[in-house]
Amino acid sequence: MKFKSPPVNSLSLDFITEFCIGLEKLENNRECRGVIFTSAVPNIFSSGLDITEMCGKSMEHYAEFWRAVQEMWLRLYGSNMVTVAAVNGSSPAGGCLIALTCDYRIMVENPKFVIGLNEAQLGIVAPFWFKDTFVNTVGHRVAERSLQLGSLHSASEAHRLGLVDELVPEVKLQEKAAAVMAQWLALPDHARQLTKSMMRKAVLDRLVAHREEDVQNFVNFISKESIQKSLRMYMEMLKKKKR
Ligand SMILES: CCCCCCCCCCCC/C=C/CC(=O)SCCNC(=O)CCNC(=O)[C@H](O)C(C)(C)COP(=O)(O)OP(=O)(O)OC[C@H]1O[C@@H](n2cnc3c(N)ncnc32)[C@H](O)[C@@H]1OP(=O)(O)O
Repeated sequence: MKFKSPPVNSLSLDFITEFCIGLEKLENNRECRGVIFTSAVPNIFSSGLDITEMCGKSMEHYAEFWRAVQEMWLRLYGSNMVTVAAVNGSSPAGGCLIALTCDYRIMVENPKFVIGLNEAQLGIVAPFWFKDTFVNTVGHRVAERSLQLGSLHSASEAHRLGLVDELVPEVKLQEKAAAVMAQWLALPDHARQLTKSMMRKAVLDRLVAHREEDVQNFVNFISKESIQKSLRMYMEMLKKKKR
């Protein structure tokens, strides 16, 4: 699955809806046992949640958007397929979350590409299920420091921390992703799927059990004037950076 929503593959409501439909089709296709996620936009895997969906909109819109974000995560983290992220560009926040929900992450070894959960830098808080997914990948200590600082890690640092599993030159990315997929698909599906489910169940169940509460927390949090102000300033900063 190739993300192609220029300029930065931000995860808008439309993007997420299309993503979920695409994933469901693949999940229901018995001939499809694995998916490689990558980007068709140069230098960017995904810039994370579309900030304009969280800024200056109605409470109803925030709730609809957050339910879609939850749905994307539940489907991807709970997928029966083998999922490989071929990270060919920067991947902050929600973009990093997509990579973290996969079974394996390969990143291009470009010192300009960054990845991480940088929510704290925007004055927002990564929700518990972002945090849980991060902890399950890198362990508690690394996740705690990285989340509190809202760190965006270079590709080599991300590899050192275990946030990505492998680094490759750009030209080798697709070949490597295909080789990893072949290795994972060589096992019987049922054994791998039950093992994956066992490893992820507690974290998935936690969101399912608290889904509406999580929506309300998000809506209350994001609609606070102080948070709206932080997001507006952040968007301004992104625009100024270009001038
Ligand atoms: C007990 C308490 C409980 C509390 C519970 C609270 C629960 C609430 C939780 C709330 C959590 C919400 C979670 C959010 C997760 C996210 O994903 S937030 C998004 C974070 N993303 C970022 O920080 C990335 C920002 N973008 C960049 O850093 C850069 O754009 C880039 C590195 C990705 C690319 O750089 P470059 O190639 O130089 O492009 P730009 O010129 O910067 O951007 C082009 C264009 O795109 C716009 N843009 C970039 N990112 C986004 C985005 N994420 N959303 C919307 N728009 C984006 C950028 O403004 C430019 O627009 P213009 O061309 O200027 O119009």
